[in-house]
Amino acid sequence: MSYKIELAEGILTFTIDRPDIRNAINADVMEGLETLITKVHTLKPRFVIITAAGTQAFCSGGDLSVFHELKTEEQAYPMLKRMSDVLYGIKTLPVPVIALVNGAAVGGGCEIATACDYRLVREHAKCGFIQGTLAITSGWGGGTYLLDMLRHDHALKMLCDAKPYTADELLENGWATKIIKEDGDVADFIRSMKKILPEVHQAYKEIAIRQWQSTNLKERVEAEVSRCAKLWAEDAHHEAVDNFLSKSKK
Ligand SMILES: CC[C@@H](C(=O)O)C(=O)SCCNC(=O)CCNC(=O)[C@H](O)C(C)(C)COP(=O)(O)OP(=O)(O)OC[C@H]1O[C@@H](n2cnc3c(N)ncnc32)[C@H](O)[C@@H]1OP(=O)(O)O
Repeated sequence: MSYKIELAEGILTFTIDRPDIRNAINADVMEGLETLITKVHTLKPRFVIITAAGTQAFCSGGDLSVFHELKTEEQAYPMLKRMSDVLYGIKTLPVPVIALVNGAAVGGGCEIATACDYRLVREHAKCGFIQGTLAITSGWGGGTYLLDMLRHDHALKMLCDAKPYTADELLENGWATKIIKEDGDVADFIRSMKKILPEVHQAYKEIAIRQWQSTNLKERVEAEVSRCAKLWAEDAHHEAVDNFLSKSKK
């Protein structure tokens, strides 16, 4: 199994468990995240945490060793669309969702964390929308979420820099909610959130969801997915991925 789902003390935790490949997303993890969404609606936990195994990576994005088989726009689109639906499902969950960013979050990994309500970032973790280095944009909705979330110049810079940022830089540009220096910092954050009634937190989340619906967030994500699928089919993308995969074999 490439993931774990555990419920303890009202917190439903999803852990991506593929540390050897830096917790890259394959079809199994996608299915796991779909299961998580269903479980949140049935179990109604107080909080959801999304994290990953080990300390090296939160998530390195799509598993390029698998997704590199997708060559055309028509082949890439269903994978991008499925994962964008997963991230939209996570973003619009009725309870607070916390990304516990235990290590590097790049590409689609950064998109997953961006879809969450809060990002608790370990001080050594570097995170970035590095998709530009692969001649594509974000394709799971994360670019749209980032542009909604951060100050416009900060968001556009982060997308176009296409490089990992340090935890301090992420706090400064508004992406990180809090830098985690020790385990107790996570417990402190949860404790501070428990000071208000769950119903109050959920009511604020309802306000946010209504706002996203009224600004056609789903349609805007769909446009991001379609555009990325077109770029995916270009030679520049396939060459960049060949390059990444052949480097790692050396
Ligand atoms: C598909 C959707 C799209 C989106 O919409 O956003 C994407 O997500 S595009 C994918 C973007 N991801 C990448 O380009 C991968 C970038 N990876 C890295 O930059 C680094 O691996 C890391 C995450 C910063 C970690 O660095 P480090 O700790 O030094 O590990 P290695 O680089 O040595 O990796 C170990 C091992 O894992 C393999 N690996 C890493 N990421 C992926 C990946 N996304 N897909 C497939 N394989 C990956 C890497 O090749 C190494 O393999 P071996 O050499 O065989 O051990």
